[in-house]
Amino acid sequence: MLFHVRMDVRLPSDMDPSVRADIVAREKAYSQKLQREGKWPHLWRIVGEYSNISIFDVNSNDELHELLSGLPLFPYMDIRVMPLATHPSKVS
Ligand SMILES: O=C(O)CC1=CCC(=O)O1
Repeated sequence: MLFHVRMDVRLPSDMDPSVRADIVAREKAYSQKLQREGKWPHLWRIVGEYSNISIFDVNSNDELHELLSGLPLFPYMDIRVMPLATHPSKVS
């Protein structure tokens, strides 16, 4: 099952820089593990924003929720999920 996910990062401006660096480093390691496993096949930066567009390839809504809620940045992000279905005009 494919999901389009938009993540807008909203880190507090007064967050301690070392805490921020630790969360961002853990986020990178977590996302790269999922990318290597094929669960997170696309990760794109939105130009000019601290936001990304991602595609997740998972087995269920529950699995996606588990992966997203495990993101180290999860408490600091607004996340919007769009489930994707096959378009009838798609050439296969
Ligand atoms: O920087 C972001 O968009 C948040 C993020 C998701 C995966 C990652 O490594 O950073």
